Amino acid sequence: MRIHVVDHPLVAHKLTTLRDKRTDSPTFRRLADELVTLLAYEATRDVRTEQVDIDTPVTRTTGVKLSHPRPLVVPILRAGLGMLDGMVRLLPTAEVGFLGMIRNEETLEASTYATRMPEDLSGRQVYVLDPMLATGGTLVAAIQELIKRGADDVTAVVLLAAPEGVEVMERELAGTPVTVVTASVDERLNEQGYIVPGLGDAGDRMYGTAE
Ligand SMILES: O=P(O)(O)OC[C@H]1O[C@H](OP(=O)(O)OP(=O)(O)O)[C@H](O)[C@@H]1O
Ligand SMILES: O=c1cc[nH]c(=O)[nH]1
Ligand SMILES: [Mg+2]
Repeated sequence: MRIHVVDHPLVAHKLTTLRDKRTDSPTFRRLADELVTLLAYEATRDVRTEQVDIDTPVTRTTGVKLSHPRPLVVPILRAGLGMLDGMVRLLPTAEVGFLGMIRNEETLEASTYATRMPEDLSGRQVYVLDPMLATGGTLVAAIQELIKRGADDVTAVVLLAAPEGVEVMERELAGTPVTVVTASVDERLNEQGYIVPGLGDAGDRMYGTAE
């Protein structure tokens, strides 16, 4: 597994406002969307392309287009849904699959409540979207499912990661073709499994469900 922390002043700036507890849900959604677009630029650096010949108004030339089979983008519901638009804006021809997963607040174990993806992902590049990589339970289970279905290149785009979760992914996904692209690897996890300093509960902040 490879990890890539995107080091860019615009990313750091948007992330700081996202972390701020005074940021309201509409602003949180907008910033998450903008941040994904910046991370997606890095995450798609190795997206597969094929050569095409085209005619410009001046002459015939050679360029590239995204190759087939098309990349698959998989947001992990609920919070990952807030990252989908930003990603498909850069990859408009991508196919979209869905994984609904929830982490038990006490045991911190992830479970899957919805799956809508192609059965066969052989030869597909897959981009998984989830804002938070905390204990790693959710992403490890999601990526294992993608690899079981034949995905041969998986990139997870996350806004924030905890070092503990990165370690779990490195251990559980050793030897698999997985890359994690994130805006930050934070300090640690707290006793409740929240990322510190983090940004709180991403789903609640995105959808206004915090009290
Ligand atoms: O790395 P982990 O310890 O598994 O935690 C990360 C997961 O927790 C959050 O989801 P949550 O269960 O709150 O669901 P939600 O997106 O519906 O709010 C977050 O969006 C990740 O999916
Ligand atoms: O800090 C955290 C950890 C898991 N899920 C979140 O939404 N936030
Ligand atoms: Mg949540």
